[in-house]
Amino acid sequence: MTCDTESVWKKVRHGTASAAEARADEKFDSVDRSCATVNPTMTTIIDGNEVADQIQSEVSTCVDTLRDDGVTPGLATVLMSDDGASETYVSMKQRTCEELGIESFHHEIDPDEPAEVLFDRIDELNEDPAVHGILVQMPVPDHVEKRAVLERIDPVKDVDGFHPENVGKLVAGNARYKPCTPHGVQKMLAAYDIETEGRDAVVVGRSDIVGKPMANLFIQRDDGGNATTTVCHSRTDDLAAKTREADILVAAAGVPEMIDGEMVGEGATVVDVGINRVDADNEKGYELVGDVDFESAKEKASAITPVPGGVGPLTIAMLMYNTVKGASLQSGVPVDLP
Ligand SMILES: NC(=O)C1=CN([C@@H]2O[C@H](COP(=O)(O)OP(=O)(O)OC[C@H]3O[C@@H](n4cnc5c(N)ncnc54)[C@H](OP(=O)(O)O)[C@@H]3O)[C@@H](O)[C@H]2O)C=CC1
Ligand SMILES: Nc1nc(=O)c2c([nH]1)NC[C@@H]1CN(c3ccc(C(=O)N[C@@H](CCC(=O)O)C(=O)O)cc3)C=[N+]21
Repeated sequence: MTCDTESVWKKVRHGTASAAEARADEKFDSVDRSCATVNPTMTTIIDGNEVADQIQSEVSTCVDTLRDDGVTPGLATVLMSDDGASETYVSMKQRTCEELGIESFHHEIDPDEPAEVLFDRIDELNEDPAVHGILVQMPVPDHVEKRAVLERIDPVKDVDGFHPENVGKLVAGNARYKPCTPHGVQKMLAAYDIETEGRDAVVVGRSDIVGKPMANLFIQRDDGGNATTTVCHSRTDDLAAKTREADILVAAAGVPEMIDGEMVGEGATVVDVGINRVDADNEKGYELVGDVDFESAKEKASAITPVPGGVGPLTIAMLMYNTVKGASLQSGVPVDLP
């Protein structure tokens, strides 16, 4: 079956028409709404692993450039937690480092130790010339002040981009390290030719690591920015009314499957940042679900990211990207990052 909607929604995906324009399109109203339900394949399922692989292969070329000049990029990860999910993420980061030829230095600190032990370790890593990037896995224990941890890291080695100096540079439009998850979302949209300029972006969540930097990137006068951006949170009144208006909807609330099809406008791009472990009757005893109810949202969306295999792999790819950028900045050896 051929479907005229394809061309309309392709325009939406590529940003040459907004979802509202497509909805108003006469052809869509008369022919294609039925088409949309009959032909669910028109929704693009964004493949985060594929985009991450592409970025990592480009980052790997930059690693070779640095190594040719005698510089081996190094990333230090610090884990002060017994949480299983955190352990998984940190080991994924180490594995990707290995694949790309980035040296990884892993440090574990007992979560019962006083904050000073972590601060001392950060001080050592700040001084270590083999370490170009430092990542302290969040969350840290309650007795350790998160803000103090972020401020302790040398901003030039802060590959998460969470230090206030780096936040300031990002907001000012002069980013040093773009935070990995929102930067990954930008790269993912670009890879699928999904335009942000002039479109309505709605971000659900205002955390320092995802929601706020995502909104900041969307409003920059830059590629991947120039979107009109709304930031929602737990005090937002009538959330569904806001999310339905989105051309690009980013869910980062940490609430399993809270965004369902009813909250998604026809033709929107839905980016699910959420990674939630929920109990399941399988070997692991849990499964991963996003903040989006994938099945119902997919019926409305023109493009959607899955969990797993969506934003997560991009977060790791952009951490590698920032580590290589750090190695280049600290060594003075130029690299051609994508
Ligand atoms: N894919 C990836 O690479 C990554 C995934 N994540 C995942 O993304 C999710 C969000 O993480 P993070 O930003 O650190 O989470 P936080 O818990 O720090 O922030 C959650 C945000 O969502 C808002 N929120 C919570 N409940 C609701 C609700 N019912 N309606 C509207 N807004 C709500 C909160 O509002 P308020 O401020 O008012 O409390 C807060 O701003 C988690 O599932 C996390 O695991 C995180 C990092 C990377
Ligand atoms: N300082 C700091 N920086 C972070 O970037 C940071 C952090 N702390 N704390 C926790 C969150 C979470 N996070 C993820 C990264 C990759 C996946 C990822 O690759 N997920 C895979 C699946 C993983 C699995 O199987 O469990 C996927 O979505 O396909 C998920 C989550 C980084 N975070």
